[in-house]
Amino acid sequence: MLEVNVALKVGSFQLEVAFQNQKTFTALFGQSGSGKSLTLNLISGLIRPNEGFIRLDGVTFVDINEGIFEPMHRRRVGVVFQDSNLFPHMSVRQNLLFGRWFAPKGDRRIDFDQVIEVLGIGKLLKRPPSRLSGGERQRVAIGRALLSCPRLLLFDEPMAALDMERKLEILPLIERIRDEFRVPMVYVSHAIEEVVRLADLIVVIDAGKVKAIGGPGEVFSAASAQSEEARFDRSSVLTVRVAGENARYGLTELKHSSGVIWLGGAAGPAGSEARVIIKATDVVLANEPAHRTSVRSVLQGKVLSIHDSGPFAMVEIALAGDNHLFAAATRQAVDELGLQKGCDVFALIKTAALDEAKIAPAHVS
Ligand SMILES: Nc1ncnc2c1ncn2[C@@H]1O[C@H](COP(=O)(O)OP(=O)(O)OP(=O)(O)O)[C@@H](O)[C@H]1O
Repeated sequence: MLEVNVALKVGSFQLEVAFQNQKTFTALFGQSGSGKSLTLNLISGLIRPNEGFIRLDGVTFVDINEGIFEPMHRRRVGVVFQDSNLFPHMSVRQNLLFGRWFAPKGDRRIDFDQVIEVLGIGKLLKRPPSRLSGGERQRVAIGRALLSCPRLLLFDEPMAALDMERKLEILPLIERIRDEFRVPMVYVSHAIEEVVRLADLIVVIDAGKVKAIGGPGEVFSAASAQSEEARFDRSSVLTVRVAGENARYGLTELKHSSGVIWLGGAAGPAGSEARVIIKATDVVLANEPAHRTSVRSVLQGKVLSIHDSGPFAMVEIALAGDNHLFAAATRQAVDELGLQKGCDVFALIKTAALDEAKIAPAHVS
Protein backbone atom coordinates (compact mmCIF):
# COMPACT_ATOMS: atom_id res chain seq x y z
CA MET A 1 0.00 0.00 0.00
CA LEU A 2 1.22 3.49 -0.87
CA GLU A 3 0.47 6.10 1.80
CA VAL A 4 1.17 9.77 1.14
CA ASN A 5 0.37 12.57 3.58
CA VAL A 6 2.62 15.56 3.02
CA ALA A 7 2.79 19.34 3.18
CA LEU A 8 5.36 21.52 1.45
CA LYS A 9 5.80 25.25 0.91
CA VAL A 10 7.91 26.42 -2.03
CA GLY A 11 7.93 30.19 -2.58
CA SER A 12 4.30 31.23 -2.30
CA PHE A 13 2.99 27.79 -3.35
CA GLN A 14 1.52 25.60 -0.62
CA LEU A 15 1.10 21.87 -1.33
CA GLU A 16 -1.00 19.62 0.90
CA VAL A 17 -1.63 16.16 -0.51
CA ALA A 18 -2.91 13.03 1.22
CA PHE A 19 -4.04 9.73 -0.31
CA GLN A 20 -3.53 6.02 -0.01
CA ASN A 21 -3.81 3.27 -2.58
CA GLN A 22 -3.88 -0.47 -1.96
CA LYS A 23 -3.95 -1.25 -5.67
CA THR A 24 -1.20 -0.87 -8.23
CA PHE A 25 -1.76 2.24 -10.27
CA THR A 26 -2.21 5.78 -8.92
CA ALA A 27 -2.61 8.72 -11.28
CA LEU A 28 -1.96 12.31 -10.20
CA PHE A 29 -4.17 14.40 -12.46
CA GLY A 30 -4.53 18.17 -12.68
CA GLN A 31 -3.85 21.31 -14.62
CA SER A 32 -0.41 22.74 -15.25
CA GLY A 33 1.06 24.21 -12.07
CA SER A 34 -1.32 22.32 -9.74
CA GLY A 35 1.46 20.50 -7.86
CA LYS A 36 1.63 17.08 -9.54
CA SER A 37 5.38 17.08 -10.18
CA LEU A 38 6.13 18.39 -6.71
CA THR A 39 4.13 15.47 -5.28
CA LEU A 40 6.03 13.03 -7.48
CA ASN A 41 9.36 14.56 -6.45
CA LEU A 42 8.40 14.17 -2.80
CA ILE A 43 7.70 10.48 -3.43
CA SER A 44 10.95 9.92 -5.32
CA GLY A 45 13.00 11.69 -2.64
CA LEU A 46 14.22 14.50 -4.86
CA ILE A 47 12.73 16.95 -2.36
CA ARG A 48 11.84 16.79 1.32
CA PRO A 49 8.40 17.77 2.72
CA ASN A 50 8.01 20.26 5.57
CA GLU A 51 5.56 17.96 7.26
CA GLY A 52 4.12 14.47 6.92
CA PHE A 53 5.12 11.01 5.77
CA ILE A 54 5.31 8.71 2.76
CA ARG A 55 5.24 4.91 3.15
CA LEU A 56 5.17 2.05 0.72
CA ASP A 57 4.19 -1.44 1.90
CA GLY A 58 5.28 -0.60 5.42
CA VAL A 59 8.68 0.88 4.35
CA THR A 60 8.98 4.53 5.43
CA PHE A 61 10.48 6.78 2.73
CA VAL A 62 10.13 9.90 4.83
CA ASP A 63 8.52 10.76 8.16
CA ILE A 64 9.22 14.27 9.45
CA ASN A 65 7.92 13.55 12.98
CA GLU A 66 10.15 10.46 13.24
CA GLY A 67 13.15 12.25 11.70
CA ILE A 68 13.36 9.73 8.81
CA PHE A 69 14.41 10.78 5.30
CA GLU A 70 15.58 8.05 2.95
CA PRO A 71 17.54 9.45 -0.01
CA MET A 72 16.34 8.66 -3.52
CA HIS A 73 18.73 5.75 -4.21
CA ARG A 74 17.72 3.97 -0.99
CA ARG A 75 14.00 4.23 -1.82
CA ARG A 76 14.57 2.10 -4.94
CA VAL A 77 12.18 4.00 -7.16
CA GLY A 78 12.40 4.10 -10.96
CA VAL A 79 11.47 7.35 -12.70
CA VAL A 80 10.42 7.93 -16.32
CA PHE A 81 10.34 11.59 -17.37
CA GLN A 82 8.75 13.35 -20.34
CA ASP A 83 12.19 13.62 -21.86
CA SER A 84 13.60 10.08 -21.74
CA ASN A 85 16.99 11.19 -20.33
CA LEU A 86 18.84 8.24 -21.90
CA PHE A 87 22.64 8.36 -21.81
CA PRO A 88 23.59 9.56 -25.30
CA HIS A 89 27.02 7.87 -25.38
CA MET A 90 25.60 4.44 -24.51
CA SER A 91 23.74 2.00 -26.76
CA VAL A 92 20.19 0.97 -25.95
CA ARG A 93 21.53 -2.29 -24.45
CA GLN A 94 24.00 -0.39 -22.26
CA ASN A 95 21.27 1.99 -21.13
CA LEU A 96 19.09 -0.98 -20.15
CA LEU A 97 21.97 -2.74 -18.38
CA PHE A 98 22.67 0.46 -16.48
CA GLY A 99 19.16 0.17 -15.02
CA ARG A 100 19.85 -3.50 -14.22
CA TRP A 101 22.97 -2.53 -12.32
CA PHE A 102 20.81 -0.72 -9.73
CA ALA A 103 18.79 -3.85 -8.97
CA PRO A 104 20.12 -5.62 -5.87
CA LYS A 105 21.64 -9.01 -6.82
CA GLY A 106 19.17 -10.91 -4.61
CA ASP A 107 16.14 -9.12 -6.10
CA ARG A 108 16.46 -9.25 -9.89
CA ARG A 109 12.94 -10.55 -10.23
CA ILE A 110 12.29 -8.68 -13.47
CA ASP A 111 13.71 -10.57 -16.42
CA PHE A 112 15.77 -8.72 -19.08
CA ASP A 113 14.41 -10.72 -22.05
CA GLN A 114 10.82 -10.39 -20.87
CA VAL A 115 11.13 -6.60 -20.61
CA ILE A 116 12.57 -6.43 -24.13
CA GLU A 117 9.80 -8.61 -25.47
CA VAL A 118 6.98 -6.66 -23.76
CA LEU A 119 8.36 -3.30 -24.90
CA GLY A 120 9.19 -4.56 -28.41
CA ILE A 121 12.70 -3.08 -28.37
CA GLY A 122 14.71 -6.19 -29.35
CA LYS A 123 15.72 -4.71 -32.71
CA LEU A 124 16.98 -1.48 -31.17
CA LEU A 125 19.58 -2.85 -28.75
CA LYS A 126 22.68 -1.80 -30.69
CA ARG A 127 21.50 1.68 -31.59
CA PRO A 128 22.50 4.90 -29.81
CA PRO A 129 19.57 6.97 -28.44
CA SER A 130 20.15 9.60 -31.16
CA ARG A 131 18.94 7.06 -33.74
CA LEU A 132 15.62 6.37 -31.98
CA SER A 133 12.25 8.02 -32.48
CA GLY A 134 10.58 9.78 -29.54
CA GLY A 135 8.30 6.80 -28.91
CA GLU A 136 11.21 4.32 -29.05
CA ARG A 137 13.23 6.44 -26.63
CA GLN A 138 10.34 6.37 -24.14
CA ARG A 139 10.07 2.58 -24.45
CA VAL A 140 13.77 2.23 -23.63
CA ALA A 141 13.43 4.68 -20.73
CA ILE A 142 10.56 2.59 -19.34
CA GLY A 143 12.67 -0.58 -19.80
CA ARG A 144 15.65 0.97 -18.02
CA ALA A 145 13.49 2.05 -15.06
CA LEU A 146 11.78 -1.35 -14.88
CA LEU A 147 15.03 -3.33 -15.00
CA SER A 148 16.25 -1.63 -11.84
CA CYS A 149 13.51 -3.79 -10.20
CA PRO A 150 12.08 -0.77 -8.41
CA ARG A 151 9.72 -0.94 -5.45
CA LEU A 152 7.78 1.83 -7.15
CA LEU A 153 7.75 3.14 -10.71
CA LEU A 154 7.10 6.86 -11.20
CA PHE A 155 6.07 8.49 -14.47
CA ASP A 156 6.15 12.28 -14.98
CA GLU A 157 4.07 13.07 -18.10
CA PRO A 158 5.86 10.30 -20.06
CA MET A 159 3.83 10.83 -23.20
CA ALA A 160 3.39 14.59 -23.19
CA ALA A 161 5.86 15.03 -26.06
CA LEU A 162 4.40 12.25 -28.25
CA ASP A 163 1.72 12.49 -30.92
CA MET A 164 -1.58 10.60 -30.55
CA GLU A 165 -0.45 7.69 -32.74
CA ARG A 166 2.66 7.07 -30.59
CA LYS A 167 0.58 7.43 -27.44
CA LEU A 168 -1.77 4.74 -28.69
CA GLU A 169 1.24 2.45 -29.20
CA ILE A 170 2.72 3.07 -25.77
CA LEU A 171 -0.47 3.05 -23.66
CA PRO A 172 -1.04 -0.72 -24.13
CA LEU A 173 2.61 -1.35 -23.22
CA ILE A 174 2.19 0.50 -19.93
CA GLU A 175 -0.98 -1.54 -19.37
CA ARG A 176 0.93 -4.78 -19.95
CA ILE A 177 3.67 -3.68 -17.57
CA ARG A 178 1.03 -2.84 -14.98
CA ASP A 179 -0.56 -6.27 -15.35
CA GLU A 180 2.53 -8.49 -15.86
CA PHE A 181 5.16 -7.06 -13.54
CA ARG A 182 2.86 -5.85 -10.75
CA VAL A 183 5.16 -2.97 -9.79
CA PRO A 184 3.18 -0.20 -8.04
CA MET A 185 3.11 2.92 -10.19
CA VAL A 186 2.41 6.62 -9.75
CA TYR A 187 1.66 8.39 -13.01
CA VAL A 188 1.49 12.17 -13.47
CA SER A 189 -0.56 13.44 -16.37
CA HIS A 190 -3.02 16.10 -17.41
CA ALA A 191 -4.37 13.85 -20.20
CA ILE A 192 -7.71 12.37 -19.20
CA GLU A 193 -7.41 9.62 -21.86
CA GLU A 194 -4.27 8.29 -20.19
CA VAL A 195 -5.42 8.32 -16.58
CA VAL A 196 -8.85 6.83 -17.32
CA ARG A 197 -7.24 3.99 -19.20
CA LEU A 198 -4.50 3.18 -16.73
CA ALA A 199 -5.38 4.12 -13.18
CA ASP A 200 -7.09 2.29 -10.33
CA LEU A 201 -7.07 5.48 -8.28
CA ILE A 202 -7.05 9.03 -9.60
CA VAL A 203 -5.99 11.84 -7.29
CA VAL A 204 -7.12 15.15 -8.77
CA ILE A 205 -4.86 17.98 -7.61
CA ASP A 206 -5.87 21.60 -7.95
CA ALA A 207 -3.83 24.56 -6.64
CA GLY A 208 -1.82 22.27 -4.35
CA LYS A 209 -4.82 20.51 -2.77
CA VAL A 210 -6.60 17.21 -3.42
CA LYS A 211 -9.81 18.18 -5.18
CA ALA A 212 -11.24 14.71 -5.81
CA ILE A 213 -10.13 11.14 -5.33
CA GLY A 214 -11.48 7.80 -6.57
CA GLY A 215 -11.71 5.42 -9.50
CA PRO A 216 -12.00 6.79 -13.06
CA GLY A 217 -15.80 6.44 -13.19
CA GLU A 218 -16.42 8.21 -9.89
CA VAL A 219 -13.87 10.99 -10.24
CA PHE A 220 -14.93 12.26 -13.63
CA SER A 221 -18.62 12.07 -12.96
CA ALA A 222 -18.22 14.51 -10.07
CA ALA A 223 -18.58 18.16 -11.00
CA SER A 224 -15.86 19.04 -8.51
CA ALA A 225 -13.15 16.99 -10.22
CA GLN A 226 -12.31 19.43 -12.95
CA SER A 227 -11.70 23.09 -12.48
CA GLU A 228 -14.25 25.70 -13.49
CA GLU A 229 -11.79 27.45 -15.82
CA ALA A 230 -11.25 24.25 -17.81
CA ARG A 231 -14.49 24.64 -19.73
CA PHE A 232 -13.08 23.54 -23.05
CA ASP A 233 -11.21 20.65 -21.45
CA ARG A 234 -14.09 19.39 -19.34
CA SER A 235 -14.89 15.75 -20.08
CA SER A 236 -17.20 13.07 -18.71
CA VAL A 237 -16.44 9.37 -18.35
CA LEU A 238 -19.34 7.00 -19.01
CA THR A 239 -19.39 3.28 -18.31
CA VAL A 240 -20.71 1.41 -21.33
CA ARG A 241 -21.01 -2.14 -22.66
CA VAL A 242 -19.54 -3.02 -26.06
CA ALA A 243 -22.55 -4.21 -28.07
CA GLY A 244 -21.06 -5.09 -31.43
CA GLU A 245 -19.34 -3.86 -34.54
CA ASN A 246 -20.61 -2.45 -37.75
CA ALA A 247 -17.78 -3.82 -39.89
CA ARG A 248 -18.97 -2.16 -43.08
CA TYR A 249 -18.48 1.30 -41.60
CA GLY A 250 -15.76 0.49 -39.04
CA LEU A 251 -17.96 1.57 -36.13
CA THR A 252 -18.63 0.03 -32.72
CA GLU A 253 -21.94 0.29 -30.88
CA LEU A 254 -21.66 1.07 -27.17
CA LYS A 255 -24.70 0.58 -24.96
CA HIS A 256 -25.37 2.88 -22.04
CA SER A 257 -28.47 2.63 -19.87
CA SER A 258 -29.47 6.06 -21.23
CA GLY A 259 -28.99 5.30 -24.91
CA VAL A 260 -26.51 4.31 -27.57
CA ILE A 261 -23.12 5.74 -28.48
CA TRP A 262 -21.28 4.92 -31.70
CA LEU A 263 -17.48 4.92 -31.70
CA GLY A 264 -15.18 5.17 -34.72
CA GLY A 265 -12.92 2.06 -34.57
CA ALA A 266 -12.74 -0.98 -32.30
CA ALA A 267 -13.52 -1.11 -28.59
CA GLY A 268 -12.69 -4.58 -27.32
CA PRO A 269 -14.75 -7.80 -27.26
CA ALA A 270 -18.54 -7.69 -27.50
CA GLY A 271 -20.09 -7.86 -24.04
CA SER A 272 -17.11 -6.31 -22.27
CA GLU A 273 -17.37 -3.21 -20.11
CA ALA A 274 -15.54 -0.08 -21.19
CA ARG A 275 -15.22 3.59 -20.32
CA VAL A 276 -15.77 6.24 -22.93
CA ILE A 277 -14.52 9.81 -22.56
CA ILE A 278 -16.79 12.54 -23.92
CA LYS A 279 -15.69 16.16 -24.14
CA ALA A 280 -18.32 18.68 -23.06
CA THR A 281 -17.78 20.59 -26.31
CA ASP A 282 -18.68 17.47 -28.37
CA VAL A 283 -22.19 17.31 -26.89
CA VAL A 284 -25.20 19.08 -28.45
CA LEU A 285 -28.40 19.51 -26.42
CA ALA A 286 -31.95 19.06 -27.70
CA ASN A 287 -35.51 19.01 -26.33
CA GLU A 288 -36.44 16.02 -28.44
CA PRO A 289 -34.60 13.15 -30.16
CA ALA A 290 -32.75 14.34 -33.27
CA HIS A 291 -34.49 13.77 -36.60
CA ARG A 292 -32.81 14.28 -39.95
CA THR A 293 -29.36 15.07 -38.56
CA SER A 294 -26.04 13.25 -38.91
CA VAL A 295 -25.99 12.44 -35.19
CA ARG A 296 -26.34 8.75 -34.32
CA SER A 297 -25.30 8.82 -30.67
CA VAL A 298 -28.10 9.98 -28.39
CA LEU A 299 -28.48 9.78 -24.62
CA GLN A 300 -31.48 10.86 -22.60
CA GLY A 301 -31.21 12.41 -19.15
CA LYS A 302 -32.32 15.14 -16.76
CA VAL A 303 -30.65 18.50 -16.23
CA LEU A 304 -28.93 18.46 -12.85
CA SER A 305 -27.31 21.88 -12.84
CA ILE A 306 -26.43 24.79 -15.13
CA HIS A 307 -23.37 26.93 -14.46
CA ASP A 308 -23.07 30.15 -16.44
CA SER A 309 -19.67 31.43 -17.46
CA GLY A 310 -19.71 34.55 -19.66
CA PRO A 311 -21.53 33.78 -22.91
CA PHE A 312 -21.39 30.03 -22.18
CA ALA A 313 -23.03 27.57 -19.82
CA MET A 314 -21.94 24.18 -18.52
CA VAL A 315 -24.96 21.90 -18.31
CA GLU A 316 -24.62 18.86 -16.08
CA ILE A 317 -26.96 16.02 -17.02
CA ALA A 318 -27.88 13.05 -14.79
CA LEU A 319 -28.07 9.87 -16.88
CA ALA A 320 -29.54 6.53 -15.87
CA GLY A 321 -26.96 4.35 -14.13
CA ASP A 322 -25.50 7.12 -11.97
CA ASN A 323 -23.29 8.67 -14.66
CA HIS A 324 -23.16 12.41 -15.25
CA LEU A 325 -22.56 14.03 -18.59
CA PHE A 326 -21.33 17.60 -19.09
CA ALA A 327 -22.37 19.61 -22.12
CA ALA A 328 -21.02 23.04 -23.07
CA ALA A 329 -23.54 25.34 -24.73
CA THR A 330 -24.18 29.06 -25.11
CA ARG A 331 -26.39 30.73 -22.51
CA GLN A 332 -28.57 31.85 -25.38
CA ALA A 333 -29.21 28.24 -26.45
CA VAL A 334 -29.94 27.19 -22.87
CA ASP A 335 -32.53 30.00 -22.58
CA GLU A 336 -34.10 29.31 -25.97
CA LEU A 337 -34.47 25.60 -25.20
CA GLY A 338 -35.95 26.55 -21.82
CA LEU A 339 -33.49 24.27 -20.01
CA GLN A 340 -33.59 24.32 -16.25
CA LYS A 341 -32.89 21.99 -13.37
CA GLY A 342 -35.06 18.86 -13.58
CA CYS A 343 -35.88 19.19 -17.34
CA ASP A 344 -35.70 16.16 -19.61
CA VAL A 345 -32.97 16.63 -22.20
CA PHE A 346 -31.38 14.73 -25.08
CA ALA A 347 -27.61 14.78 -25.44
CA LEU A 348 -26.41 14.29 -29.00
CA ILE A 349 -22.78 13.25 -29.30
CA LYS A 350 -20.62 13.60 -32.39
CA THR A 351 -19.28 10.17 -33.29
CA ALA A 352 -16.60 11.86 -35.38
CA ALA A 353 -15.12 13.04 -32.06
CA LEU A 354 -15.06 9.51 -30.58
CA ASP A 355 -12.15 7.42 -31.80
CA GLU A 356 -10.05 4.69 -30.19
CA ALA A 357 -8.18 7.22 -28.05
CA LYS A 358 -11.45 7.91 -26.23
CA ILE A 359 -12.20 4.35 -25.09
CA ALA A 360 -10.62 2.33 -22.32
CA PRO A 361 -11.40 -1.17 -21.07
CA ALA A 362 -12.83 -1.05 -17.56
CA HIS A 363 -10.02 -3.18 -16.13
CA VAL A 364 -10.35 -5.03 -12.88
CA SER A 365 -7.12 -5.17 -10.99
N1 LIG B 1 11.45 25.38 -6.42
C1 LIG B 1 10.32 26.08 -6.51
N2 LIG B 1 10.23 27.33 -5.99
C2 LIG B 1 9.09 28.04 -6.06
N3 LIG B 1 7.96 27.58 -6.65
C3 LIG B 1 7.99 26.35 -7.19
C4 LIG B 1 9.17 25.53 -7.16
N4 LIG B 1 8.90 24.37 -7.78
C5 LIG B 1 7.60 24.44 -8.19
N5 LIG B 1 7.07 25.64 -7.83
C6 LIG B 1 5.67 26.07 -8.09
O1 LIG B 1 4.80 25.11 -7.54
C7 LIG B 1 3.64 24.95 -8.37
C8 LIG B 1 3.42 23.49 -8.71
O2 LIG B 1 4.46 23.03 -9.55
P1 LIG B 1 4.47 21.57 -10.22
O3 LIG B 1 5.70 21.47 -11.05
O4 LIG B 1 4.26 20.55 -9.17
O5 LIG B 1 3.18 21.63 -11.16
P2 LIG B 1 2.59 20.51 -12.13
O6 LIG B 1 1.19 20.26 -11.68
O7 LIG B 1 3.50 19.36 -12.21
O8 LIG B 1 2.55 21.30 -13.51
P3 LIG B 1 2.98 20.84 -15.02
O9 LIG B 1 1.88 19.96 -15.49
O10 LIG B 1 3.03 22.15 -15.73
O11 LIG B 1 4.31 20.16 -14.89
C9 LIG B 1 3.86 25.86 -9.57
O12 LIG B 1 3.16 27.06 -9.35
C10 LIG B 1 5.35 26.10 -9.57
O13 LIG B 1 5.63 27.35 -10.15
